Amino acid sequence: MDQLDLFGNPEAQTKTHFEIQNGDYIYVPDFLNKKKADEYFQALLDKIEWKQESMNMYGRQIDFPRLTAWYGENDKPYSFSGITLSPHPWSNELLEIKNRIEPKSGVEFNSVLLNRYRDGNDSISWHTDAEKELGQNPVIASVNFGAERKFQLKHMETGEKVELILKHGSLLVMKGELQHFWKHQVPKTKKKISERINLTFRVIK
Ligand SMILES: O=C(O)CCC(=O)C(=O)O
Ligand SMILES: [Fe+2]
Repeated sequence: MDQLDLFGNPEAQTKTHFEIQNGDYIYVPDFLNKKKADEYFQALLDKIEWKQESMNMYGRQIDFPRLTAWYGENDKPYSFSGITLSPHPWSNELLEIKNRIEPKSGVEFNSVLLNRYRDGNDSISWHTDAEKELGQNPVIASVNFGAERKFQLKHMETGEKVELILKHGSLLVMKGELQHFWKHQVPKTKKKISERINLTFRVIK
């Protein structure tokens, strides 16, 4: 449905709020102007303490296909995919971005997970962001820098798919029941592409 709107409806350019079955999301392609987005991208590449995390699978350590970092004010450790992260304190850039996205998201975030996809071989596979610490109907705000990547949603009962291309400087807010009914992923691509950084702001209870 949203795909049809994008091509058939002249208002599509200004439409930012999308209601799908069992969830809704906001997508603002030009949330940050190019100059600001470039500045943040460079600062995040240079200053974030990126880590190669790995996970134990059948007795072997397997590297995640991306670099990660965890920042925020909450010192409760956060667990996902079998690893536990303790947050670094907010950096100036992260606080600035957080302040810019909160009015549009309608919540105050206390942490952010950062993912760095070095090339098309890096990815994140089907999952939900529905960990216990995030509570019922979590609001997750995702900010994107660098290379454009496909972001896919799949309804867990009907199999329906929605696909977005997340642009440099864009904001995606996932909300409502979405995390309880839809999985999402950023698939690998064979295209020769440069780096991408994604920030997902969250509220840890
Ligand atoms: O890179 C993205 O756009 C998504 C990242 C994500 O789903 C996550 O960190 O949970
Ligand atoms: Fe996610």
